[in-house]
Amino acid sequence: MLLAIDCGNTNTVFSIWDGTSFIATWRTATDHNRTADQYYVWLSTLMAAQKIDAEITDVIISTTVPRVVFNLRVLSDRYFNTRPLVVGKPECDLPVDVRVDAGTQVGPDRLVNTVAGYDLYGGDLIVVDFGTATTFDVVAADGAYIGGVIAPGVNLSLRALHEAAAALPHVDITKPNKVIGTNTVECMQSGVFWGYVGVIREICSRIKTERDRPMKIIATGGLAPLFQQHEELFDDWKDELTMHGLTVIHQHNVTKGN
Ligand SMILES: Nc1ncnc2c1ncn2[C@@H]1O[C@H](COP(=O)(O)OP(=O)(O)O)[C@@H](O)[C@H]1O
Ligand SMILES: CC(C)(COP(=O)(O)O)[C@@H](O)C(=O)NCCC(=O)O
Ligand SMILES: [K+]
Repeated sequence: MLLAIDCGNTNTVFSIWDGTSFIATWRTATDHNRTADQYYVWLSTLMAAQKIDAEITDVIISTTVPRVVFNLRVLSDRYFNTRPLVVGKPECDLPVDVRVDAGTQVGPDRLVNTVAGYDLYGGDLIVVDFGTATTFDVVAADGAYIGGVIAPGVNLSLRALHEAAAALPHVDITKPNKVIGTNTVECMQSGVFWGYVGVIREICSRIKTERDRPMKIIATGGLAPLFQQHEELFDDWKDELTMHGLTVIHQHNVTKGN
């Protein structure tokens, strides 16, 4: 079975893929100091608790935090006796082209989302991923990643307000019922929520104008449903989009004999 690891700047998600479906998914806070042994104790405890008797034969990793790769590689070598595929490394082939400025390092999560989006929806897509940062990945008609947009993440924006202004508390994002807040918390939530609705609309509309063609907007990440319930901002929303992309890239490399 395949162990797919999607490491973001905030959380690291582990999923086990049996070839047809994900039989388990676990999430831990990203910490580049965590050793291979620590990962394994955590993973094997959860597997035992849920009575998951999976023999991991393959590992694929996508990470936006380069420093975690070493320990995840050791995890794979030591405990699963397999060399992991690491998205973005030369030995990991992608089924799509990447058309960006020479020397640019695209976040592996964005490449994985591109592959997943193209596999599920075809080309001419905008993939919006609500992570630590909010990324907009533009996918061409042939599936190529051709660039995009990076905006500050929703929670990052709220945290920035709290950290920079003495009188602003830490608040969680929610959908305010009205725009005009009548207390500090409502005012902050309104600024970030409605501001973000504007960010999503404006960026997607400008991308479509720049590309001069109809495009589907696909969203992923835990906060996508919060924005979707406001009104139709996205054509579809898929929770496990990045994980799906990892299985597609893994299969592509198996087929190529990598
Ligand atoms: N369902 C959710 N509701 C509220 N906040 C969420 C939800 N899912 C994720 N978040 C928050 O969104 C931010 C980004 O999380 P995540 O998608 O794990 O980021 P990354 O992929 O960059 O690690 C974090 O602050 C996380 O706590
Ligand atoms: C933009 C990101 C920080 C998003 O990461 P995340 O929020 O998923 O942790 C990541 O994709 C990244 O570090 N990208 C490198 C620059 C680029 O993609 O152009
Ligand atoms: K992400």
